[in-house]
This record gives sequence, structure tokens and C-alpha cells, in this order.
Amino acid sequence: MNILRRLPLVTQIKPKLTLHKGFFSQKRNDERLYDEILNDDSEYLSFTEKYLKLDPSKTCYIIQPYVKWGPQKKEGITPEEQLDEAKALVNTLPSWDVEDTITVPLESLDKKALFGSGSLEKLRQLIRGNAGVNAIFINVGTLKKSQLLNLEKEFGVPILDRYKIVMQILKLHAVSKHAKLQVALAELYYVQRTTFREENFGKPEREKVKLMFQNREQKLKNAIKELRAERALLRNKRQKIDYPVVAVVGYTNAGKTSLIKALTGEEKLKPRNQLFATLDVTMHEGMLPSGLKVLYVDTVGFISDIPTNLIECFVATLEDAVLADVILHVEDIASTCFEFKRKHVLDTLRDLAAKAQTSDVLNKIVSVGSKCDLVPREVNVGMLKVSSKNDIGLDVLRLKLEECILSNTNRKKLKIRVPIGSEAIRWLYKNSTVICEIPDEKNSQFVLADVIITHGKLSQFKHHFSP
Ligand SMILES: Nc1nc2c(ncn2[C@@H]2O[C@H](COP(=O)(O)OP(=O)(O)OP(=O)(O)O)[C@@H](O)[C@H]2O)c(=O)[nH]1
Ligand SMILES: [Mg+2]
Repeated sequence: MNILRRLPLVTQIKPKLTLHKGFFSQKRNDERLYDEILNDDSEYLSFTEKYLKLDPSKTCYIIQPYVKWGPQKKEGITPEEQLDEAKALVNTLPSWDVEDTITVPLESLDKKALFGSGSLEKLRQLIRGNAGVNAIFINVGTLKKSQLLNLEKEFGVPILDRYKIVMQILKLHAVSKHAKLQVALAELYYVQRTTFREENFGKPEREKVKLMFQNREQKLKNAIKELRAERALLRNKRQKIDYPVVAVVGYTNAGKTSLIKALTGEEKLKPRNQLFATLDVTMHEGMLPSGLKVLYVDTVGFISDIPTNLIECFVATLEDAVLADVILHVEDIASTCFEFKRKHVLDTLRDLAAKAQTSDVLNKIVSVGSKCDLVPREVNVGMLKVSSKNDIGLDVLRLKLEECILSNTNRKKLKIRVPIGSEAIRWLYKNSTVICEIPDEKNSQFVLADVIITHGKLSQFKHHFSP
């Protein structure tokens, strides 16, 4: 009988990112520059103060307009489901509460005051009779200037659209320099647009302000370009270490961070019931069933109905996702509109792939249905179901990921016969994943090693050790 010996995995590949000497002093300079861009632009900051600052606490009424038919009708998601998402957005802002909500049918989203006179009258009665309400969130992407002005006049409280609420959350959740710079670019587009909409500049002043925005945009774009280059450098280093990379993507709040935490056991990860909890792309090491080590990339979630340039600001970090070996698309199957969210995520990935100039994104996707503990067992969603909370389906998912990694990364599972204690077996431990060794029954001086090895490393092995 063969004795199957599982080997200690700690002896295997250790990541070591060696960066060139000047890297750290260059990085310190960059940090200073980034700080300057973010905090020392007083003219710009006065506009942000004016147009983006929100009161620390508000009690708001959420109105969900919906078009009943025609091209502006939203397919795949009901107004009530949209309201749920709007509530989650508001609840993500600390000290903000939702007083009440209402859905309002419309013929189009283009009317001057958005709503017709009948609806306006009804809303006025509802809201004016509700003394606690001091803000109204109208859950559409962006409102036009005339709509904002008319509605503010009508209700006498600040009116917010989805773009403004999402911007607030992004600003709150951006912690690292990387995230802050990307959010600053998204914010710039918002502030620029609002400034030109609200201010009645004369021509010379308008030109001056325009130039100020252009300068800031250029500075931010340059800084983000440097970030992209830095990330590309790290990606190259990682490729040299040969860790396969699994990017975990999905709609915001789908359970991405929780799934990575469950797959890797990493305690530091903090899943939260908030939208855009994760804004930084972070890497987490995990192990697949054969002992193959893998890096999971946690990413910023997607959300529908925000201007496309907002998610594009995250391209520096999302590039890591589209260029991964496998893209794990996490879909919250407890959400009633998960097919709508799926379509949004896939469309966004396609756009990002075009920007990163890579075409094979869709072939690399493995879909997984998360939060299956919240769904009756018999429900078939046409994909693997997992629960990070109750540890359901995680082993099957690891097997599936391993299968995809082997086929996507030119890795092979092989049996290699090598002398016991030889240079060759030591080389294999260093340069591949050795799953197990069993003594060769025909010759006790040899072992048969089951390994996972890349095509490149296999050629090197043959070159060094073939007789
Ligand atoms: N019941 C249940 N809840 C889960 C499961 N996985 C995640 N959640 C909850 O879903 C919420 C969002 O989880 P996250 O892991 O932060 O989601 P995310 O996709 O990383 O969210 P963003 O970073 O905001 O895009 C948290 O309240 C989690 O506790 C699960 O398997 N079952
Ligand atoms: Mg997250």
C-alpha cells in the first residue's frame, strides 16, 4: 500500500517583493505631492465646501420616481427594490435617518420639476406635514438644475440625488492615499459640474475657474497614472513569484469581503453592512485544496445609476481585477434583483476591460451565489451557492477555483519521479507546489512527487534535471 505523505506547506514559496533602492524615497516624495494635491488647493476646496458638504445629521424622505413605460422604464428592478437600495445608501451615512419613503410613477424623467402638478401636490402635503424631515433624497442618477431649483423651492429643504449621496459615501470611506486620490477625481467632476450649473460667472471669471479645474484634473490624473505604474510594477513582481491571482468582484454589499475572509481565515478583514465598505483593492493569501497558494483581490463594489466617470476613477485599482487569472463574481442571491445587478457588473467589467486593453475578461469569470443561508435550499440559481456566514459550499468553490486556475494559467498537475533528498526535489519545493510525495515502489531511491507547476518552470526543470 502506498503511504501518502502530506508535506508541510510552510516550506513552500515565500513571497518576497524586492523593489529598487530609490523606490522608497521616491514614494515619500509622491506622498508629499499627493498630500499637497488633496489638501492645499484652497480655491477648489471652497467650491467643495459649498457644493458637496452635507450636514452631519439629517432625517430624510426618500422619493423613488419610476417611469411606467417607454425607453426610460427601468427593466429588471422594481421601484421597491430601488427604494431598498436607496435606504441602504442613506443608512451608510452616519447619523442620517430615513423618515419615510414613497414611489411615484412618472411619464418621463425630463419634466422641469420632475413630477407633474398632481404628484407634486401630494408630495408637498406628505412632506410638509412631516416636521422631522429636513432633506429629500430623490433616487435618480443626477437631477437637472431646473429640477433641483424647482424642487427646493417647492419643499423648502435640500434635495439630493444619487450622485451626491454616493459621492459622500466614497469620501467618507476613502482611507488610503490611493483611494483618496481616486475619490478626489470623482469629486472634481461632481464639483465642476455643480459649480458651472449654480454660479453665474462672467466670461473672464468663468475662464479662470475653468482653468483651475483643468489644472487640478491634470494633477490628479498624473498622480493616478503614477499609481497605475506602481501597481503594474507590483503586478510584475507578483507574476515573478508565480502566485495565481483571483479577483473578487461584484455589486456593492454582495458579500465579497466576507467571502475572502471565509476563504482565507484572515481576521483583519472587516465586512460591513454598508455600501462601498471597501474602496481599496487589497490582496489576501489563501490556499487551494492541493496546497496551491493563491492571492484573492478584494475590490470596490459596483452600483448602477451613477455617472460612468465615477467608476472609471477607480480604474487604477480595478485594473488589478480585470488582469487577474480568475475573476470571481460574487452575486448576492438573497437580493431579489440579483439578475439586474449581474448585468450591471458584467457591463462594467466589459468597459473596464476595454480601458485596460484586455479582451478575455468574460472567459475568466467564475460566478458564485453568496448568502445562500438566506434563501430556501431548493432554489436553483444556476450557479454554485455559498454562505460565508455558515461555511456552506466553500470547499467546492476552492476546487472550482483551482480547476480554473490550472486551465487559465498554464499550470499542470504532474507526477515527477526524482531521487530522494536530491537537488531536483529541493528545486521543485522552491519553484512549484508539491502536493505530496510517495515512495517509488519500483526503486526505493526515488519518490514520485505530485506537483502543480507552470509551463515555464517545467521547461526550466527539464533543462536542469533531465538526463
Ligand atoms: N446572511 C449572510 N450575510 C452575509 C453573508 N456574506 C456577507 N453577508 C453580509 O452582507 C453584508 C455585506 O458584506 P461584505 O462582505 O462587506 O460585502 P462587500 O461585497 O464586500 O461590500 P462592499 O465592500 O461594500 O462592496 C455584511 O453585513 C455581511 O455580514 C452570508 O453568507 N450570509
Ligand atoms: Mg467589501
